[in-house]
Amino acid sequence: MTPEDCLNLHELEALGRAELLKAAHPSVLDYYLGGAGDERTLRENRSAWAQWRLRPRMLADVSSVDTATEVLGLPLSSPIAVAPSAMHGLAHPEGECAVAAAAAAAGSLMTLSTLSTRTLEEVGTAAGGRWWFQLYLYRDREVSRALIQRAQAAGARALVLTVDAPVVGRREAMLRRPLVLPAGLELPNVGPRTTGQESLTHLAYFDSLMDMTLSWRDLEWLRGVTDLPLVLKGILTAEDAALAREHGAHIWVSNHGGRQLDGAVTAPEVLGEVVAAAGDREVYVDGGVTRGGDVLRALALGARAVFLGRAALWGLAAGGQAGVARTLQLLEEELVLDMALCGKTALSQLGPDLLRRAP
Ligand SMILES: Cc1cc2nc3c(=O)[nH]c(=O)nc-3n(C[C@H](O)[C@H](O)[C@H](O)COP(=O)(O)O)c2cc1C
Ligand SMILES: CCCCCCC(=O)C(=O)O
Repeated sequence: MTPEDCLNLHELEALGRAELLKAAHPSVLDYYLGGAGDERTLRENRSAWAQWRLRPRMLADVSSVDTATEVLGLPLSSPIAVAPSAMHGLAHPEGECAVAAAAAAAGSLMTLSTLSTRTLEEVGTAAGGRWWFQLYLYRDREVSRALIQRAQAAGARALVLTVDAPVVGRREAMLRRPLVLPAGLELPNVGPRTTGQESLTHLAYFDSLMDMTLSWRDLEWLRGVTDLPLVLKGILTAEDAALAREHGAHIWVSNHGGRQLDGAVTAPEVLGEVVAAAGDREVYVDGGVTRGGDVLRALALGARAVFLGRAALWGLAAGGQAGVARTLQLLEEELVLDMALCGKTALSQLGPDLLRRAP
């Protein structure tokens, strides 16, 4: 079976998981799949989009459906993009470069994790300007400053500060079977000490580098380092959305794929309140997206773009760049189909009137 044979993201996940089990230590699958605590949020993320039912309109001439949009001034062919996830080299030898190339070829964009296995410059080249850099802020600000400046020089279009991980969530699958990194896997943005197998057990070493004191005040420091647009990833309330707006940041609604605070609200529950509080700031979303209908619901709730976490990883494991390309293609095709069936021909026509909460 190849990615081309897969008819939907569930089949791509099955293929990606099978390939990963053949090629990598079983702890890698635990790492990719796992959530925090009892994994309630992880499970709820998958079903949460269905709480919104669709109110289709008829007789709308849907002979041509356009999914083009713009994020932070960058034109996208599709509102479906790639979220940051750590260590793509565990899934495929080309790692983040394969994901960046697939996203760029689709006219989309990828977000590169601080915990990448390829350098900022390599990814910048593969992405052709279609990428954002995700930052975990280090205690050692000079290390963070250098990374941000290198990302900007390599063509990153925005800085995404992850705000929901001042500490790593309690991921029990990883406590039972600690992540084993293959010899030679590099984490160029973390430093040479993390290339040994033990040093990343439970992500403890990385955790120890992170700045737990991170607060709204630090946004001023970031503003002094870069003039890139700033996106705060991990916002889940109207209160924090309002603060993000006051600080001039854009907003990424996310519960980190259920990997941080177990019991946290899901994106479809809170997207409406966040959008209302965001004013003129752009709002993005991730979590549990597996169907074009999920994307449609997110856009109707006011998100400007929808990001894929695990789905992109399964595509990568299933077939490298071709697997990620197939993931993006299938979801885009489903989005176009659902838009047509709802009587919509452009993203600007999607709004809350398309939705009704399921009883
Ligand atoms: C294996 C894995 C690694 C991740 N690494 C990062 C990361 O380095 N930085 C970050 O901000 N989010 C990270 N995330 C969270 C994703 O960006 C995203 O919020 C989440 O996966 C969305 O949920 P989904 O997997 O259901 O699509 C990671 C998620 C997974 C599954
Ligand atoms: C201090 C947070 C470390 C998390 C590393 C990568 C990540 O975000 C994940 O979900 O895994």
